[in-house]
Amino acid sequence: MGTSREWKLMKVVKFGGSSLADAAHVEKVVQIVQADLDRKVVVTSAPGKRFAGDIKVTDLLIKYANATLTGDTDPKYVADIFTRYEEIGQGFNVPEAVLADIKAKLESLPKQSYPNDDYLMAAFKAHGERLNAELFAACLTQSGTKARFVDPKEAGILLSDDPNQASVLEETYDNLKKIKVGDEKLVFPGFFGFTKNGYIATFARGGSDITGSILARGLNASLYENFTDVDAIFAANPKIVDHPLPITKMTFREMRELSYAGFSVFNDEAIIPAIQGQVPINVKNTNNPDLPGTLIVPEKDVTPTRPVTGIAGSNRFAALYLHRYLLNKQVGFTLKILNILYKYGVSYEHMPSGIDDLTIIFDRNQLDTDTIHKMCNDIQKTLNPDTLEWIDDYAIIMVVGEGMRAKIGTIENIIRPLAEHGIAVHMINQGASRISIMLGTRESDADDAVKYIYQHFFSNAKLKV
Ligand SMILES: Nc1ncnc2c1ncn2[C@@H]1O[C@H](COP(=O)(O)OP(=O)(O)O)[C@@H](O)[C@H]1O
Ligand SMILES: N[C@@H](CC(=O)OP(=O)(O)O)C(=O)O
Repeated sequence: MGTSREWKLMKVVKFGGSSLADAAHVEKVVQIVQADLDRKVVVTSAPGKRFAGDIKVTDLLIKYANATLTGDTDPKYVADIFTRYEEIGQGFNVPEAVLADIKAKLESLPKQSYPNDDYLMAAFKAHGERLNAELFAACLTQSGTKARFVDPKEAGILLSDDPNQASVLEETYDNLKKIKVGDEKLVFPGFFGFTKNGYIATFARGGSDITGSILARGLNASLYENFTDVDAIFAANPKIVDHPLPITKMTFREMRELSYAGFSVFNDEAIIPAIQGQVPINVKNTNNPDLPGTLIVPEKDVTPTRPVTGIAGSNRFAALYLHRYLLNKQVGFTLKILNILYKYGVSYEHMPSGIDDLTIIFDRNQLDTDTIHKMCNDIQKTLNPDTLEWIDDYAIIMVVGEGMRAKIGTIENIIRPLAEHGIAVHMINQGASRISIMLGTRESDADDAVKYIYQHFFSNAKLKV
């Protein structure tokens, strides 16, 4: 409590929704913030799930936004959201006015004007973190620690004009330089910022991690602590593998590849500002804060001890397979495909190719059935491939490790356990990144593929059945 000694280093500390789900968790968070004077800047998510099957406040806000868009004015939407904040606020005896203000802000959301429905959705969602940051600042104050809520508008967190998938604009970092970190704790809401036109925009889901990373870079932090509900980042998702090995240290780029391919514990885009600022990240458990957690650092600070650091799997992909003889001789084939993707506003993730074959892998979240249909028709008409197959049932497995570069035969060791268990591999991609191998499998095989590869590289592991 208080500031009996001067703070030395500056740490940005982000707490995920699971760490702020109710008053009991918020109490732990207050203690964590108070336990280290260097924890100067706090980033909050919206209250998350309290138990399996619970609904995150962000999802309640999405329901509220959708109801508003259909003209449904049932007060239950506000009531369901407000009770989450009320329970936390009452646990800390925050002044009535703080809770009344939260309720008023929730009620006024439908009355504001928005340029379009997408911006309305962004503004509703962002209030999960905004209101939680205001409330958390009040909880800290009630607990005897000076704290101030910082509005991302005041801080100059500027985002692109993509209301629900925004990216940070470079000017943000100049704006953040002007922020003075003094005696009081600064509490920032995660997940959102403002466009140059002054409208709220959010990052993609899970984006509070990105805000923490932006602040860590912009405020020149010595460490970015990311508190969640697991003791460490594990070598495989603990929902797939029983008691996976914790990773004590890993590199920025290992984390980037693993979070991209399914390690949801840390948002995949969030690594980038931390790399740009060379700020190490420490993922820790709010419920076990004395454990060391996982440290994510520059390459030069890690000496790999094993070939594989982690194995991730994700089902969020779909693929388009094209076959045409003499594809290798066709000038402009890929260009024509890219033009069609551009026409439909679709980006692709990977494009592995063979002499007569091409597979294009997409993030399925950006595609609806109508777009897929039109895009495939266009490709068929324009390029006339011998085979065109849309594969909706597509998963990517990523096996990642800095240690792979020095080890011969890793591919064989990845493929063998899959072959032994009859799992078909549709694609292997090792080309560009020398620290990862990517495999394409059917969705239904993805979890098993992760398990068997894990078992092979981390022997004696118990497997969940
Ligand atoms: N390799 C992994 N190591 C640790 N956790 C993982 C991994 N892969 C997926 N997870 C999941 O990530 C969850 C934490 O992320 P998230 O739910 O976004 O937390 P928060 O609400 O704290 O932001 C864990 O509970 C775990 O189920
Ligand atoms: N609350 C937002 C943003 C976020 O980052 O949340 P969390 O830290 O709980 O993953 C979401 O649910 O997407």
